[in-house]
Amino acid sequence: MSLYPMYVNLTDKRCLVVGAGKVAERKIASLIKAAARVTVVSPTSTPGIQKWSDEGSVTLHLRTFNPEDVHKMTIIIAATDDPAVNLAVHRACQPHQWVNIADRPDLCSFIVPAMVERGDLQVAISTGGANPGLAKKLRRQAEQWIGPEYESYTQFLGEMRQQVLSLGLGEEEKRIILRELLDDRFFQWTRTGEVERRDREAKELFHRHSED
Ligand SMILES: C[C@@]1(CC(=O)O)C2=NC(=C\c3[nH]c(c(CCC(=O)O)c3CC(=O)O)Cc3[nH]c(c(CC(=O)O)c3CCC(=O)O)/C=C3\N/C(=C\2)[C@@H](CCC(=O)O)[C@]3(C)CC(=O)O)/[C@H]1CCC(=O)O
Ligand SMILES: NC(=O)c1ccc[n+]([C@@H]2O[C@H](COP(=O)([O-])OP(=O)(O)OC[C@H]3O[C@@H](n4cnc5c(N)ncnc54)[C@H](O)[C@@H]3O)[C@@H](O)[C@H]2O)c1
Repeated sequence: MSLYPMYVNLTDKRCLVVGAGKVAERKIASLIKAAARVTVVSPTSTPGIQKWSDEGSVTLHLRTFNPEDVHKMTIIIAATDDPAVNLAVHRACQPHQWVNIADRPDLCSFIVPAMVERGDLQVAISTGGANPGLAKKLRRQAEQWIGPEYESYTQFLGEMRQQVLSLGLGEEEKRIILRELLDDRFFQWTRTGEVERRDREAKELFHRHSED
């Protein structure tokens, strides 16, 4: 089956995570980063999840799952070590809810990819559940060639693009400038920290084309 890849805005969306072990901790970390409103239900918890609870980043209920816990939740993740409980979580959900059952890919209405994260640049890698270890391996390899400098490079290109769009240029000029900004020299100046040179060259590029 071919899955539809989608980046979703989870800001303030209610998300339930059932279980608070190793797998849950990984999923919760990305939900917090996405500014979701996270509730965790589990009789025991990792120290990391406990800390998030103490800081107010998640609401942690130290008890076993109850089917009513899924009410009003947009996203539900079941990551307990008890297959019967994970199945009960799936049964409690409505068809319109987005559900991830950690030990039952066949019951998931969404799965979580491996991610290379560089600020606004997010590269997702998925094997559709065929082999999550391969997704992780490729993520590690991709991190070698999509280095940390891509965070500021993406930010630079984002700001430049906004400027180009605000100049009121014709389609052809816009296209030429945007293509030129993607030339490798702007990446190299970012990588080597020559940002003044980079910004100056970008400004000159704008001038050249807006005067035409
Ligand atoms: C990518 C990543 C994202 C994340 O979790 O954040 C992720 N799994 C990761 C790691 C990982 N998972 C497992 C191992 C041990 C090696 C192995 O078994 O292969 C390792 C490696 C490790 O831990 O080192 C075991 C495992 N995983 C699933 C099952 C159930 C089953 O297959 O039946 C079992 C067997 C459990 C058992 O033993 O019973 C199921 C799923 N895991 C997925 C995602 C979804 C498919 C993603 C895809 O293929 O695209 C899916 C379907 C559902 C979901 O979880 O969304 C994350 C890497 C993050 C990173 O480091 O970059
Ligand atoms: N999808 C993935 O990426 C992936 C990867 C590895 C393992 N798994 C699966 O995920 C499961 C969880 O793995 P783990 O390493 O996090 O296990 P774990 O033992 O670290 O954590 C299990 C958690 O479930 C909680 N729990 C148990 N019964 C509960 C109940 N009735 N209600 C609520 N919480 C309950 C426990 O208190 C604990 O916090 C494994 O059994 C495995 O099948 C999935």
